[in-house]
Amino acid sequence: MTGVADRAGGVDGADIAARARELTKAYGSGETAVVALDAVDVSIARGRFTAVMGPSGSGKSTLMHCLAGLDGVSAGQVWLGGTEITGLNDRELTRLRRDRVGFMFQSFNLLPTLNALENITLPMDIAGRRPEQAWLDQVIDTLGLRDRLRHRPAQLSGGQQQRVACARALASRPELVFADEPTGNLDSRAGLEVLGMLRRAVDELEQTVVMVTHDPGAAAHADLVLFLADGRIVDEMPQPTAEAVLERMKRFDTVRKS
Ligand SMILES: Nc1ncnc2c1ncn2[C@@H]1O[C@H](COP(=O)(O)OP(=O)(O)OP(=O)(O)O)[C@@H](O)[C@H]1O
Repeated sequence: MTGVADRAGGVDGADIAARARELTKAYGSGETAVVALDAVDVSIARGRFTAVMGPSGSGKSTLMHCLAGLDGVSAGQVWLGGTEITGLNDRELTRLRRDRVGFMFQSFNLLPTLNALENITLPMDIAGRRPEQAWLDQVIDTLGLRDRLRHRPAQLSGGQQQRVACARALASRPELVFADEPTGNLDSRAGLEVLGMLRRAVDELEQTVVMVTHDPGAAAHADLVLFLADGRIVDEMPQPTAEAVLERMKRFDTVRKS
């Protein structure tokens, strides 16, 4: 059988946007220790849209945070592109993230004192980079934010804040975008817009997207779904459909109830 780990080992390094080897992450110690990730081997293909699914507490967010270098690991190695990030100091890591990675989190992390446009361009401002205006306009218009650019987060709905966070993640055209439940707070139309935007980032701009989601419909927009359970990758599904993903997720429920 060709497992996830074998596939990971067999993929050409140049085609890998992020990789983990024997990645273990434990929280706490002693009797209360929780192993959130248990020796995970995974490769995220460059220029692809990968969704990560699994029951609550299975380690999805932890995997994303470790792959993005936002969280330290307990054991194992992580690479972003060809760079091993588990060996970097904080300064090197911050710079690498800033240059290569865009983030969308459930809690949008928007700065309350900045308006929408300033929030969108903040990562680039910090990096001393100018936004590419045509792309920025495209992102703003696709996400329907044109008439909200001067509003502060408190003056925006939850869905609009989510779209600002999406625009911020895509604005600098990072190689790699990590999205944690990017459609969680959106109505279905806004959710579809965000997913469409992520899809275009992959298809038209050769970006790489990794998205954690609970929604089989959202996962169906991806090229590949990785399934996590108890801190391990237990399955994967190329070219997913919402129905097939839902069926796979139901099997987790069955195992748990039995
Ligand atoms: N900072 C932390 N301290 C202690 N335990 C943590 C911490 N963060 C996560 N955990 C634990 O690690 C495990 C994996 O958590 P994680 O958030 O990665 O799961 P998840 O699959 O993203 O869950 P959900 O779908 O509910 O968001 C859980 O058991 C969780 O309680």
